[in-house]
Amino acid sequence: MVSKVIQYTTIVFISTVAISSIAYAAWWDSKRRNDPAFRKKIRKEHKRIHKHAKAAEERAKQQQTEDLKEALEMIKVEPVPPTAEEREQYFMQHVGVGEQLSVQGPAFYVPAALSFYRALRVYPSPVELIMIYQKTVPEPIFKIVMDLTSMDTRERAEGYYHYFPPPYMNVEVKQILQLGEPGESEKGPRRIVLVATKDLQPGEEIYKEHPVVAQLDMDLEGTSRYCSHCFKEILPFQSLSPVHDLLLSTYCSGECEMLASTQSQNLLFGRGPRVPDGVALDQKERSEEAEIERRAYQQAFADFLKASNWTQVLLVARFCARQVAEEVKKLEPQPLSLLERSRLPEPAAGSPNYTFFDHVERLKYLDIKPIEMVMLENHLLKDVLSKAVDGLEELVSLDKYLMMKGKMAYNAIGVAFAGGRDDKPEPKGHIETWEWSRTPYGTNRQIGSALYRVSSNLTHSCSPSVRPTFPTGTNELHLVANRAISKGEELTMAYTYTHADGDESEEDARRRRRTRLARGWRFACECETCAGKKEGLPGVATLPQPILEHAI
Ligand SMILES: C[S@@+](CC[C@H](N)C(=O)[O-])C[C@H]1O[C@@H](n2cnc3c(N)ncnc32)[C@H](O)[C@@H]1O
Repeated sequence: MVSKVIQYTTIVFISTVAISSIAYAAWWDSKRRNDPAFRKKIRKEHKRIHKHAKAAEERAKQQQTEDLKEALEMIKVEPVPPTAEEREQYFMQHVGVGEQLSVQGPAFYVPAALSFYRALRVYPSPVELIMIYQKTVPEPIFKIVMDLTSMDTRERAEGYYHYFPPPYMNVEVKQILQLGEPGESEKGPRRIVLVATKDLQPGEEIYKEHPVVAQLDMDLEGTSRYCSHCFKEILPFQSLSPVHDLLLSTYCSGECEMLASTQSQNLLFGRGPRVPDGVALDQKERSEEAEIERRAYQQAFADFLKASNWTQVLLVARFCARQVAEEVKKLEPQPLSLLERSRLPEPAAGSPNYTFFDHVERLKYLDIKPIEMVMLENHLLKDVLSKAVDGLEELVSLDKYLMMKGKMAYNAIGVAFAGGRDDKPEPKGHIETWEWSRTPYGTNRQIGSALYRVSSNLTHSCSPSVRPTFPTGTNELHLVANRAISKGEELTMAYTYTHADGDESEEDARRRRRTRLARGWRFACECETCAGKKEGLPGVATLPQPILEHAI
């Protein structure tokens, strides 16, 4: 009986609901078709719901980003195990935890991704591991790992100028609008400049810095006159010449010899172990024939350098080798104290640990054409690197090589003591293949050239406010104020010899230095002295060299 009543009431209820639903649907459909105001209201309502849903989604996304940022900060301060063995254990442990969490459902995706990210931090080839993750880790978790990676990369890139140059150097990097460019606007091309962070007196030393890489001019390399590492003048009978060095480099002290060897010389021209003993490298043992082959390629490279007298290819080679030394250091069971000291001081306490490449990444570069000679030097360098460690030639694939060489050509500064030397041989070959470095004394008076992290940002002026000096008789650069400089003022150096020589008129000197600037660095000078005198030279930086010569 009870069930019959229920049945009956249920039927009545269902029919009532069904009838009213049908009636409502019919009314709604007719309104929708015939009443434009009603249609508008529905559309508005739809939009409102959509907007709310989107805002909720955005909020959830933002919250996740905030949470990830916080987690990333925490992970970054977690110590990385010091030895290779401990790092391997740490890696295995976190991959294991990540795998376990990833099968527990969406609530565990973030902690799973954090574990995979921890493992990624200590893996020697992160790119390779990311490719493995892509194939094996569930997609939403992989996406979070990638978000963490790009967050870290972005923070390092954007935070760079926050930490660098460090405050004790009394300068900061600013970006200013480039003048004279077509379409000049707030969004136009920008020029990077160095600006004083305090008032400076004439003659005041603003900062000093060691080079990232340095190279003696080739006519001095192997002559025992200057130290191949620090450029110090060597007293007679005091030079150290390593026996197996194919470039015949010489040093002023055992320390310079050791630093040069660990930073680049051994990898490029020596016959010591390719990486220090005790560093486990996943490479097959080298046979004696392989070592003989390695020496033959080193010899070919050294012969080419001596015959060409060029140094920029060596600056690139040394830069690559320093990157290798830096990576090797991470794999060292116990970091060698000398290697430790061979690192440049880092910007400031608490800053991310910037690599050599971070410092060079932001520098502008000249467009180097892959002409025959450039292809040849690239091949010779590739051979030397690949015979040292398999796969190292990737560091100088043609694109990367052209960019790195362009950076050296644009930014290297000439090192000259007390006004420079008179005995530098005339460069050989066509003028277009000559190498230029930035120095107020002229490239023809330098003893070598070097790439500096901060000074690379100095722009040129024909009446410069600062000058690079080398008062310690080494390639340590000390920047000195030529005149009083106010806080906030842009610092400028002369990239070339600016004064009138002998019976040269002021106008001839002006044309000479503008030609030099256009040839060496491919720009038309916009400094105060030149302002208003660059008639008929718009877009000069894009013209090919012969036209450039004619135009100026
Ligand atoms: C070696 S970079 C110096 C770093 C440079 N400040 C930057 O923007 O990256 C040289 C480049 O800076 C610009 N530059 C330097 N001095 C200049 C000047 N006096 N007039 C116009 N452009 C200049 C040119 O674009 C030149 O190619």
